Amino acid sequence: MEFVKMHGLGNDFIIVNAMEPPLLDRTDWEEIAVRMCDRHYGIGGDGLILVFPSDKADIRWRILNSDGSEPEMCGNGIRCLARYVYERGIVAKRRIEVDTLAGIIIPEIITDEAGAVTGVCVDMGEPRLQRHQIPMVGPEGPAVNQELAVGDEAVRVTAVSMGNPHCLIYVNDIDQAPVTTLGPKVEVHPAFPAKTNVEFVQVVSPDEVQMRVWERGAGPTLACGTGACATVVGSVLNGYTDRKVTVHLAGGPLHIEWREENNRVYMTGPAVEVFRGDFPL
Ligand SMILES: N[C@H](CCC[C@H](N)C(=O)O)C(=O)O
Repeated sequence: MEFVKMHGLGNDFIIVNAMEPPLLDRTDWEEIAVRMCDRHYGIGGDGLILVFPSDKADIRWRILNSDGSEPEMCGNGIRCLARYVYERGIVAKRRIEVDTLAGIIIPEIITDEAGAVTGVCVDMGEPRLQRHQIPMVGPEGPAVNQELAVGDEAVRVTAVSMGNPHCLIYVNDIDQAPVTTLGPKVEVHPAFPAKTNVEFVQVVSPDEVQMRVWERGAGPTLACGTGACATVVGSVLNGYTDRKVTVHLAGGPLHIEWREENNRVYMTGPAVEVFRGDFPL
C-alpha cells in the first residue's frame, strides 16, 4: 500500500489515498493505523490520514491517532491533506472543502509567485464553548478558568472544543510545564467523558504565546493545530491576548486568528512532504 509521510511543524502523519477499491472498502484502518504509526515496528507517525471520495465536499477524510482512536478534527493534519490532494491534482483547487467529523473544514493553499506551495490557511470553523459541546461534565456554560481537582492537585483549566476537546492550563514558565506528568492525568480525567487534549500555555504578550501539548490518543507531540486554535480562543476569553496570535510550539509557530465578525478561527502554517513509500498490509 503506497503512502506519503508529511508533517506540520513536526506533528507527523502518514497519508494514504483510499479513494479506490480495495482500500476504499477496508474496515480495519484502526488496527492499520497503530501498526503504521509505530515508531519502531512501523513507519512512525502521530496519526494516519485517509483520503476518501465525498458526495458533499471535494473529498472526505478520516484521521486516526497513533493509538487507533478517531478524533473529530486535526489542524496540522488537514494542512498536510490539503497539500497532498492539491499537488496530486486530486482536487484541482486552492480552496478545498473537506468533509470531516467536525463538519466541512476549508483549507486554502498558499503559493509563491512561482506557484510552489508555501503554506496552508485553514478556516477551522467556530469554537464550541458550552460544556456539553466540549464535552465536559459540570454546570452548563463555558468552562473558563475553572478549578479542576487532579489527584491531590487543584488545577485551573479553560476548556474549548474545535470539534475535538482541549483543556488549557496556563503556566508561568513553559519550560517547566508538567506536560508528561499532569498531561496524561488530565487526558483521562472523568470530567472529560471523551477524554481531552491538554495544552500548557505561557502568555508572552497580547499577540504571542508559547504552548506545549499532551495529545489525546497520541501523547506528547511537537505541535497541535486544533490545540493552537483552542489556545487563542481560551486566551481571549481569559483576557490574556488579542484575537490574532502567534502560537509558538515546540515544532515552530502557527498563526491563529479568531475573527470577531464571523466567530470563525483561522490557522495558517506549513505542510511538508518528507518521503514516500510502500507499506506491506
Ligand atoms: N489527538 C487529537 C487529534 C489530532 C490533533 C492535532 N494533531 C492537531 O493538529 O489538531 C485528538 O484526539 O483530538
